[in-house]
Amino acid sequence: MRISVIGCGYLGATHAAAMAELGFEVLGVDIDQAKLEALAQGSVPFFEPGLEPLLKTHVDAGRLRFSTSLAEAGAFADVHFVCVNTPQRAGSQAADVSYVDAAFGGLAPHLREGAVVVGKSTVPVGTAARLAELVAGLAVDGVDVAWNPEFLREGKAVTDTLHPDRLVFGTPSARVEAVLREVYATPIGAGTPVIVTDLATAELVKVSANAFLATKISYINAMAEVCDAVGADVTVLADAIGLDKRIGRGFLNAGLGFGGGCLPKDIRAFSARAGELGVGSAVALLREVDEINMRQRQRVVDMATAQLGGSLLGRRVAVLGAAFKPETDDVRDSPALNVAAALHLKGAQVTVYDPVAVPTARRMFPTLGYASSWEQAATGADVVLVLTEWAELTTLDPAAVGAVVSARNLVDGRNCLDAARWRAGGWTVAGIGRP
Ligand SMILES: NC(=O)C1=CN([C@@H]2O[C@H](COP(=O)(O)OP(=O)(O)OC[C@H]3O[C@@H](n4cnc5c(N)ncnc54)[C@H](O)[C@@H]3O)[C@@H](O)[C@H]2O)C=CC1
Ligand SMILES: O=C(O)[C@H]1O[C@H](OP(=O)(O)OP(=O)(O)OC[C@H]2O[C@@H](n3ccc(=O)[nH]c3=O)[C@H](O)[C@@H]2O)[C@H](O)[C@@H](O)[C@@H]1O
Repeated sequence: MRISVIGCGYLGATHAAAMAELGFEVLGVDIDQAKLEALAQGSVPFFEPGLEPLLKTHVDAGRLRFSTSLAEAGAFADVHFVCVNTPQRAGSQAADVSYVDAAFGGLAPHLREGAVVVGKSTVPVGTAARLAELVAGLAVDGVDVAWNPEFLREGKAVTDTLHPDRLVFGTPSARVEAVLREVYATPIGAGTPVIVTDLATAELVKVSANAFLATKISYINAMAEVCDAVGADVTVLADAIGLDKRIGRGFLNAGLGFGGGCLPKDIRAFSARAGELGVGSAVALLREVDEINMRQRQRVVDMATAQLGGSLLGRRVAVLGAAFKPETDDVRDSPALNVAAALHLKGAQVTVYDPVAVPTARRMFPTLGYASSWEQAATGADVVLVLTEWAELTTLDPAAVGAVVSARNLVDGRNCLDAARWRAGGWTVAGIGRP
């Protein structure tokens, strides 16, 4: 069996390397020539721990190749995984599925008899059935569409792909189920729960999982606001409720909230799609989840402003952390960068440092100042904000930072620092939902 992976970004590049690791011959296809050139050299054009050695091994072995040609993919592979982007549509809450449509439409005329096209992108429910109709109209026989949503996390993409919590196969037939079971036979399939279902349920499993995770985060951030009102501690509260096995401690870290290329756009797309289906009110809570989430960014801006006595004009601000979470250089919808940009707009002189995400941040917000070390960013700062919980930042020494700043004001936007230790070092510390 030979496999193509169409769209070689965060998801597709990882999936292609993982499929090669499983022993398949793999062709990765993308429209971004520069990205493909890097991948073809065994070099990952973004930061993802553990991916580069895997990619390089299989590129060097000749098991994994890259191309811009969908015609080549059609001729080469029996199974095609579509991993293209589905961003928020400009001026709308809905998902832009035009890249998925272009990938399916471009591949369709080149498909071989019996090929299976497997969607992995996150799409509005109903997309797979629509694409299945397109494929059913092809001259070539026996082509099928399946949906196999992906649950990997950036920063843990390789482990999550090779050791997933579960596999979900949305399939139209026993034949397609058998093909997917063969793809994932070993070692991924060994012991991993497999849910076999219809196309629509598979699409919905993905968006409802992300919506649930987003809801957990906004729930704890709502509790943090209440904690702030009474001087209670949301981290203790999260530990205590998290010990209840029905609740669980995961995704209960209060702070700046969720960002990235997925949770924010996925809950908005889900709301928009539910509205189209006439069941918008069923997921009305997701609008509140989004609002609570976006409010965290403003709360952090307000905390920094308050620490500087109400005005940011001309004040020096160090923002430590730019990525939407640690272990990635992804700055899509990054809460940290949003806060940095808002402080800049209020007249502050903002300098951003991130262990890996400065280049991606600079591309998105070229007018902010950037530093190549925390020390450079913090030198002369009137307030320091820690907004992404990289290990390098959570282990900072209060005395070492204190030695370079002009004033010891700290905003811990991720509740990731030992506030007592910083206070003992003479710092004024503001956290989220912590006394
Ligand atoms: N990034 C993640 O952690 C995860 C992403 N997803 C979903 O996977 C999909 C992809 O996400 P990312 O990899 O983050 O996006 P990305 O933007 O990093 O990668 C998408 C790639 O598709 C390429 N592309 C676009 N149109 C194409 C076409 N017609 N033919 C060939 N290539 C094309 C782009 O050039 C880009 O390299 C989205 O639907 C996302 O919601 C799902 C699970 C995890
Ligand atoms: O569909 C996707 O693309 C992926 O989206 C998320 O993965 P990811 O975006 O990589 O990152 P997460 O680890 O989920 O974190 C998302 C955001 O929530 C924030 N977060 C997370 C946990 C928490 O307790 N509190 C919190 O604010 C993080 O800082 C980050 O900004 C899901 O966890 C994956 O299962 C899913 O496959």
